[in-house]
Amino acid sequence: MRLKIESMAYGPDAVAHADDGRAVFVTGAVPGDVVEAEVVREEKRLVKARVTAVLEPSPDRVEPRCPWASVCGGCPWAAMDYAAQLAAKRDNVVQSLSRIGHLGAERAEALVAPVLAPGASWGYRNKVELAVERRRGRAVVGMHAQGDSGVVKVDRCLLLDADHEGLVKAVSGSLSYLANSHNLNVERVGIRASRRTGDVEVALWTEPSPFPRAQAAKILGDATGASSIVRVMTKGPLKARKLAGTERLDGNGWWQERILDETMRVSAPSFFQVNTLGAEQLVQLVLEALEPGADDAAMDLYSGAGTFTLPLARRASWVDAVESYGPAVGNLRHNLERAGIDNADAVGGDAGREFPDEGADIVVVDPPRAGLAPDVVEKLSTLDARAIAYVSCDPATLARDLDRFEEAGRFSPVWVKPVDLFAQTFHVECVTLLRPRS
Ligand SMILES: C[S@@+](CC[C@H](N)C(=O)[O-])C[C@H]1O[C@@H](n2cnc3c(N)ncnc32)[C@H](O)[C@@H]1O
Repeated sequence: MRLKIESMAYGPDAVAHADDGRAVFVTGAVPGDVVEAEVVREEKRLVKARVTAVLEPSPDRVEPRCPWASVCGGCPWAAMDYAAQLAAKRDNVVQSLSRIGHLGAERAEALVAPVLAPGASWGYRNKVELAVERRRGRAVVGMHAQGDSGVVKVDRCLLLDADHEGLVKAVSGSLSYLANSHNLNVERVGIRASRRTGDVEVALWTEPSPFPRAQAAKILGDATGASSIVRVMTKGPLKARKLAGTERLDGNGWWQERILDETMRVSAPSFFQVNTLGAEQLVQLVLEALEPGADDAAMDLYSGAGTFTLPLARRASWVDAVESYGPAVGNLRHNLERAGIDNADAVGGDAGREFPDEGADIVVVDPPRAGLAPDVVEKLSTLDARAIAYVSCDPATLARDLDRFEEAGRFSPVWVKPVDLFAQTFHVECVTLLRPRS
């Protein structure tokens, strides 16, 4: 079918409309393109299609910098000019707030700022994850292919900091070699690399089965010069994998990054923003939103290893931080102690169940993609706080939660500032300032 592409979905695909009015989600297209596309799947209300020929290229179509962009699933928006990516991300945030958040188009337009782009649109990541697949008895280590169709072998990932691009080849070569003589059972590999601290960590995610520890440490160590090589063991069904333990194979057993003036230690299974400059921008926006003062009590829910806890503790009188993931709580406690900060309490547990009783003047929340649990919105809505900074990585759940805040009747959004931490992809981070209704 011939299609004129209209916009980008909140996902890898572009959107057009078929002659019968159905939305068509098109892989490989850019808004403004006229394309010939073949149908991949048809449903009652939508069609999935794939570009077979670009008949008239959009002015926003570019040649992706990465030679694997058309097959690798890591950069689904790489054929789109970067300014157009930023505009499309803002549109997606506005649409979510308007439709899911029930704020209406006019209010959503007024709330959402242009997308901030801290740093370069390639080479911005401090972390990549490699997938592992067994093919005809051999281990293939690479990136997830487009449409989750297996693994693509790549020599480097251009999203990774340029000084560390070569790590991808070094790790995949080492693991393929090791897999010839050992049953590794490696499911995926995390590589974290910091230009600022020089730390490089290779984390092998495996089942808790017999493992050639010494050989893996030696071969990976020689090939990568990593400062830390660890094995993260998980068990249970694929979708609900549980951490069974982490073991140090060589080096430190942890990785460090510097954010603004703080050095953050992070263990392999703990969350840490993959874009260091982007994380700094988030901290600055949270501080701008909350304006912490020396007499303020602060709350940091979903605190991770302390990206917001440390800067808040430097400025406020007290911070209650809550984080449910054990390894991240350990990192947070270490980071606070190393920084000499004693005016923060790191509580391990669910943000709703461990919701601090004392209340707070200022609050930051940074939940995972699922957003805030309803009980957390309820509890926040009883607070006598002057500002809440909501850091979100999913515009849809952000919009849902803003709707819940509106319903609770105490806090309303004042501004929403999207930040691009994930160039070449559809993902977008947002910092939202909520204040009590006047
Ligand atoms: C998006 S990360 C943010 C971490 C941190 N603020 C940062 O910037 O690095 C979300 C964090 O919430 C934690 N988390 C997930 N569910 C939680 C819950 N129910 N209660 C508390 N923390 C939770 C995760 O382990 C993760 O560390």
